[in-house]
Order: sequence, then C-alpha cells, then structure tokens
Amino acid sequence: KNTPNKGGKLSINDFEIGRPLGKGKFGSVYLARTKTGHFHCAIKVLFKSQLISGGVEHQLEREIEIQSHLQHPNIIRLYNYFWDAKKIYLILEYAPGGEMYKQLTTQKRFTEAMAGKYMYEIADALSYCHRKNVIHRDIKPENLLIGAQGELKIGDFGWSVHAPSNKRQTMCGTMDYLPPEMVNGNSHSDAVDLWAIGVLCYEFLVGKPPFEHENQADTYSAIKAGRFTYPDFVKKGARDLIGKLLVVDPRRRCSLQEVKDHYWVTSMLDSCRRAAEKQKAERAA
Ligand SMILES: CC(C)n1nc(-c2ccc(NC(=O)/C=C/C(=O)c3ccc(F)c(C(F)(F)F)c3)cc2)c2c(N)ncnc21
Repeated sequence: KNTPNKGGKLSINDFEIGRPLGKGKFGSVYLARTKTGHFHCAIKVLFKSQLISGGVEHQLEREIEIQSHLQHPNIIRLYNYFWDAKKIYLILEYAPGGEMYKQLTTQKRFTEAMAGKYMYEIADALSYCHRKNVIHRDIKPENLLIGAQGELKIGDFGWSVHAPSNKRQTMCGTMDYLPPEMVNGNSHSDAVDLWAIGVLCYEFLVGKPPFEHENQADTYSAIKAGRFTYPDFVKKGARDLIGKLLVVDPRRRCSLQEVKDHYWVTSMLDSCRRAAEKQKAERAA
C-alpha cells in the first residue's frame, strides 16, 4: 500500500502540505499527501523546544512507538514520525469529519441512535487499548474526531504530554471529565476511562457534562459525590448505562464489555445499521 514506508528515511520533502486543520498547544496540524501516490494524511508538527525539557527524549520515542502500534478503526492511526533539528512530525490518519465537539456544539446534542453508536465505538477502541496496556486516553469531546463514514475516532493530542486543548473556554484545563479518585488525588487505573465515557455519554445526549457548575468547588463536590440529575428527555436505557459508569467507587463501574453488550447500546447500534441499510437501498434504487 502506498502509505509512507516504515523505517525508511522519511522527511517532510516526501509530502505536499495542504491547508492547516487546526492548532494544538504543541504545534499545528496540516492536511497533507505523499508526493508519490497522493496518500492523504494529517501531519502534526510539534516543536521540540516545547516538548523536550531535559532528557525525556527517549520516553517520548518509546511512547510514540507504543502509539504507532495501535491499530483500530476507532483510533487515529499514527503511521510514522520523524524529526529534524527543531521539530517532530507525526504522520497521522486524516479524519475528514473533523472534531466531534464541533458537531456536538452545532447540533446541541446527539440523537440516542448516534450517542449509542458512538458509545459502542469508543468502548471498542478503549478495550483494544486496555488489552495493549494503554490507559488514560484523554477522553473528552475535544480529543474525538469523526472519520469518513461518520465513525468516532480517538485522536490523542500529545498523549503523554497533555496539550490542554484550548478549543473551548470551559474545556481549557476543564475538570468536567475527572473521576472522583483523581479529584481526591488517589491512584488511577483504566477505570478512569469508564468514568470518562459515562460523562461523555451524558454530554452527547444532554449537550453539557453532568457535573458542570458555575464554580469549580461545586463541580468538585458534585464529582466526589457522583451527584447529577437527568433532564426529562433522557430515556431509561441511557440512564441505566450512564448510572453504571458514573459510579464513585472505580471497582464498581461496569466494564467496557458490559458497555458494548448493554441493551440500550445494542438497540441503538441496530437502529443505526437499519437506517444505514435503508439509506443505501434508497441510493441504489
Ligand atoms: C486539528 C484537527 C482537529 N485535527 N487534529 C488531528 C489529530 C489527530 C490525532 C493526533 N494524534 C496525536 O497527536 C498523537 C500523538 C501521540 O501519539 C504521541 C504519543 C507520545 C508522545 F510523546 C507524543 C509527543 F507529542 F509528545 F511526541 C505524541 C493529532 C492530531 C486531526 C486528524 N488526524 N485529522 C483531521 N483533523 C485533525
């Protein structure tokens, strides 16, 4: 396949750079394509100066190695990387659907069918990561993208070096997605991802996160108490799933497999598939 060759001496000269797709804290992301074969990708340019503060170079390289071995339909692929004197270039799978949070902002909130499908996709991607001993993917709408078929893609922006996404005012350094064990400064396990997708499911359906309050202190105490309410339009199935994820005791949260097998998620997946079949039949007709 004409993807950038692995391990070969790749350089920025092998690519034609297109329009900027956006700016992260550690650098910008551009649409690009390989000169030979016109393979479309996204290139994230990171400034070494901002990344490497004293000998974390090998840690970065090891972590990028881990990330480049993650291959899942709901995780943005890191195809390759290289650097020159000043910059690190990440060659990434391009997500034509753009940012999930922009969709959420324009649509205000997602239908149950979309929210359920996204919950299946993110649970599938995270169980893949956990099997590979990768946790703490920074799960929030800011780090999620949409692929060519409208599928959810986890795009990690500077995975180990958290680039606080300066996308939304409230999101900058937000703690809306922090679980109680982290608010209390306890150690955390992959159960933080379970809490985060509970917050995500709520935000997909309601349009704002469950513990959002005017001031941080109220948000903290609501998170620690696991205290939140549902608007009337949130139906029983969704409440059942969210209620099994937003559990203060990390050991009592339901597993990713239980999310994928949850009756609300499977019924929403079926309705999405039926709708897609119907659309395909109409197009074919
Ligand atoms: C602007 C817009 C919204 N945008 N942004 C993307 C995009 C998607 C994924 C990424 N992924 C990463 O950054 C991954 C980083 C690492 O795995 C990593 C691991 C260890 C490290 F030390 C490091 C290091 F940074 F510290 F080196 C990194 C980045 C941008 C995107 C896209 N793919 N398609 C369309 N639009 C897109």
